[in-house]
Amino acid sequence: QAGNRAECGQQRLPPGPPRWPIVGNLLQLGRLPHRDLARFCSVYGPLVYLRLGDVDAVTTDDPNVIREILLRQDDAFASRPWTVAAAHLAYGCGDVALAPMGSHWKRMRRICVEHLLTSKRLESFTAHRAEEARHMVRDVWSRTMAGEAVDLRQVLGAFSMNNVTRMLLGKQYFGPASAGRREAMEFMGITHELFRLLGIIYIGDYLPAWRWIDPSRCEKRMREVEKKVDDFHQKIIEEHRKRRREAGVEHELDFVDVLLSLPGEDGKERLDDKEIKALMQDMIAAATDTSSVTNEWAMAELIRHPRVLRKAQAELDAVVGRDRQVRDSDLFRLPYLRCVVRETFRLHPAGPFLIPHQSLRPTRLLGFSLPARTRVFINTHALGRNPHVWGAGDLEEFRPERHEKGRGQGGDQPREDFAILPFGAGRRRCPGAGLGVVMVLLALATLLHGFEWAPPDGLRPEAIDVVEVYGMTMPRATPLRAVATPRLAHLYE
Ligand code: HEM
Repeated sequence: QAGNRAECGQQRLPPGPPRWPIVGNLLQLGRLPHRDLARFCSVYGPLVYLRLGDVDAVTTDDPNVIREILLRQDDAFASRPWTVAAAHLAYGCGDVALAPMGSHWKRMRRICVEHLLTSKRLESFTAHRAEEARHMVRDVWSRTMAGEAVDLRQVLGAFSMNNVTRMLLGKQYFGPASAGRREAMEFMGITHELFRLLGIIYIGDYLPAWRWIDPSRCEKRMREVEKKVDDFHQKIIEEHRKRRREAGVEHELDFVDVLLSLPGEDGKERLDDKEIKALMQDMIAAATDTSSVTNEWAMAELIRHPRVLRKAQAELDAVVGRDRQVRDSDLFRLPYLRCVVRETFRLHPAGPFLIPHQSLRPTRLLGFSLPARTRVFINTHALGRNPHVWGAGDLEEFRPERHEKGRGQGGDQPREDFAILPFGAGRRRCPGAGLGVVMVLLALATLLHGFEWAPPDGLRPEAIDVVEVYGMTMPRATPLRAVATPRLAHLYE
């Protein structure tokens, strides 16, 4: 790194907070680092330099700077940093999401885009999604009949997990044809732990000497999760191989079947098991938590704002009617619900930062010089609260109307895509955005169409809190509970 910095000579780094010897700015990051970095941007400007132990880093919450990084200089900033968590939990950075820029990443990403996430393949799972929506309605209804408040984290988690595992693994983990409740809970638990470990700011990444001491036993935990996850994936691969031997390819093909049939690199007949497991891991991790976290936030905001809830329900009644359930094909005719989702992405992006990017070479940005391997934290949580973009007046207010064309502009910049970045941009943009949006809209539309929603325990709507916890994804600090009352009981039996 010292060599890098010399290459930049005495040229200017972007401004940033004063730093300590050795640790740099590490000790200035608390339990909610996205809020600390947002504070630095409001003090030092749109591009802030930080020294995190041995690592050069910048952060931004400004659409123009983000456009420069993700579009104009995409070729320079499209790599990912090596981290201890990625090495243990993403098959040595051998997946898509955490792989450095290079031929391996290109090949793995192409497999996802060309074989797994094509619109034809997503369409072929429409019937499964409809079945999962019906199953979710019955689940909520039975809890309501039992007089219980509904734990929406559980309900939405099961919906996402089932949709994703049916597409990927050909298994439904919750509900009637479930692969076993114990296995399901274990699987959910591992996925949450994986995300927690991938998200933490681990001191060993910034001060490598600390890695060998591992004071909080973090790396030990990563190794344990690595083993559990690997056993889980290997078992799934073996089950698929057995099924292919016994049934040929007669049955419906899930993602793992597709991966097992693809040729490998350099003339190899098939992909390696390690490559298949890295891809399975990415798809499961990237698709489940992101959509269920988004949905839980959306439901929390809707219950806090009964006016918005009623308006979204009126739109559903007008478009879908009250004699059938919502279908995939309705989702594109619900402009207000789409504004609700956009507003949720603004205030509660699935992750507080995009997955960290890293520069491949020394670069110039806004007239400043950045060394090679500078880590880039794009703060989407702060972008959605940037007063220069959204106006200072009602930033924290959940108001979907601000996304309606020609309304509620506020702020001193015209509204454009870089004002909300739920899926990133440029060559590292989320390849699952289409599927993600469908899963989010379908779950929300189904819950709002089917039930009235109110806070539990006689709370007032505004008493529902919006406190987040930090991680690679950013869920509510406490699971959301709510009281559901059937609106369309004649459809549930
Ligand atoms: C609401 C749902 C989702 C949200 C909010 C979301 C968001 C994101 C974000 C912010 C990134 C990082 C972009 C960057 O670093 O610039 C990302 C990357 C990624 N997402 Fe998603 N995602 C969602 C659903 C999905 C789904 C359903 C899949 C696949 C089944 C998926 C697969 C991926 C992969 C593989 C990457 C890594 C791309 C790369 O590094 O080249 N995501 N996603």
